[in-house]
Amino acid sequence: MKLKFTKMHGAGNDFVVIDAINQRIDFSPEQWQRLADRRFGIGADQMLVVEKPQSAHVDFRYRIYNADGGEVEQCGNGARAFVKFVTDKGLTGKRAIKVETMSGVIEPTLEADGRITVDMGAPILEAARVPFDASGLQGKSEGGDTLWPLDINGATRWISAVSMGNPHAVQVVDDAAAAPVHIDGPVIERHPRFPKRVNAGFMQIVDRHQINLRVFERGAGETLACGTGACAAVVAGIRRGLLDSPVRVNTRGGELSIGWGGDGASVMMTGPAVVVFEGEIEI
Ligand SMILES: N[C@@H](CCC[C@H](N)C(=O)O)C(=O)O
Repeated sequence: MKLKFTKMHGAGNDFVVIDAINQRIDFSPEQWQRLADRRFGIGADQMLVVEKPQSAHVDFRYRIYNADGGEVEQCGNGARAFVKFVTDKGLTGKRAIKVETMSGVIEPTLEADGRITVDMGAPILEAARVPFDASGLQGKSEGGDTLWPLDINGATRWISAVSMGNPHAVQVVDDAAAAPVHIDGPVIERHPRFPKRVNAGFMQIVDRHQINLRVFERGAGETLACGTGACAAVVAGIRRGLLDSPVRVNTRGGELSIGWGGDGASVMMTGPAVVVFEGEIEI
């Protein structure tokens, strides 16, 4: 079949966005991998699928596939691309929409300056629900957070376990640019204490309102930005007493702004969404 798609990015985290309201989509993990392949396909960190909602009170259903072909619960940068896509394609006339994901409803809003703000919902901080297996581990308290020791390549790394619908392990590093993202990232991603694998964040505190962040993403490797990773890092930094809201998150692909009012509050993420090109591919 010939598949129509739009190539987009949010701060350099790139996506193939597919309208599955007007096209029939039923791909195997191998077909998703092929679309994501940067040599044999289009190339993307994630594929985003726009579907009709399954319940009455929302506007769309948003499905997310990592470059490795696995379907996942949430994608923050993708949520902004999703809004731009449904708006540009005339699939909605609303500026604020409700979108159902595998991990609940998120509420993105198109701002007057073209940026998009997404209410990402409240973070999940209970280890078992991240999910993170903390059994038998001795955590240490820092501010209002509990840090967990992980043995990574022979060193102990202290991480915060946070879910933004999808799982994140966030650690503080002195210098994000020099952090061993490609050496430790794959080991953290598949650490046995994270039964669903995990996205590994390396956060450098610049000041109380600014961080530099790199994320080795589950199922995609290091990306130029990770929206949920930015939310999880800011939540961890605020809980540890290192940051105050709002926080500017500098990623290798651009900048995001993250606001969080503390436990129980929604995380608000603002950033760009850009169309790169439109195309058609035989799949
Ligand atoms: N790039 C994303 C996150 C995509 C999913 C992630 N790799 C996972 O497996 O949970 C973002 O912007 O949040």
